[in-house]
Amino acid sequence: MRPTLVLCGPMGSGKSAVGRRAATALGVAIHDTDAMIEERAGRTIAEIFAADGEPAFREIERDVVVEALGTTAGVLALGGGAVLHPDTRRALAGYRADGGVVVFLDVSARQALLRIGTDQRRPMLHGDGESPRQRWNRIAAERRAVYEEVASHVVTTDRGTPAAVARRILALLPDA
Ligand SMILES: Nc1ncnc2c1ncn2[C@@H]1O[C@H](COP(=O)(O)OP(=O)(O)OP(=O)(O)O)[C@@H](O)[C@H]1O
Ligand SMILES: O=C(O)C1=C[C@@H](O)[C@@H](O)[C@H](O)C1
Ligand SMILES: [Mg+2]
Repeated sequence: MRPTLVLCGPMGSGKSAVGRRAATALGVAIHDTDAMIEERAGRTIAEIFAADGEPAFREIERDVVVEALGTTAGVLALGGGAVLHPDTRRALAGYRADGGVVVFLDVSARQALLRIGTDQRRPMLHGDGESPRQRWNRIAAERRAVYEEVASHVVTTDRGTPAAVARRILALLPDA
């Protein structure tokens, strides 16, 4: 079993929101790896970061994402930093080699920050010495090449509702 579609991209690009609309339109399930991690850990992502730190979170995330790529159908929305783990990148390359579709949802800093603001549920946005805007910009710049490497398609989400962005993505799928 494998997902019909995998979404990656930075915080606020719309992976969860667009993923839900795409899944509804296709009549399939949506799986969001952030929600799967919280369910497995019995804690929120913010709680995991606060208690155990980012490296511990990335290990749980690697386990959940690699497993989900082999065991779920439907749409799989990844956490923003899931592509950082080399095991996850290898699993995504295997999924694509097998015909899977990975879409990088690109977004401008301006739109992303308008959407997510200073949301406390996103621990990567908060840290010493940098504003959420500075952190978002730095992280997005650091990750851009990795998103491009893992993706088969890039879709910009600045314009259009989540449903409209979902329709653009569905047009990329084989047999759509
Ligand atoms: N195309 C869009 N137009 C307007 N609002 C949007 C769009 N896409 C997403 N949003 C809104 O922006 C917010 C963030 O979107 P979402 O949670 O889907 O981002 P994400 O990529 O999953 O972020 P994270 O990596 O933090 O999980 C949500 O409130 C969502 O409804
Ligand atoms: O971009 C990131 O590193 C993150 C994005 C979210 O989806 C969550 O996975 C978590 O808040 C970390
Ligand atoms: Mg999300």
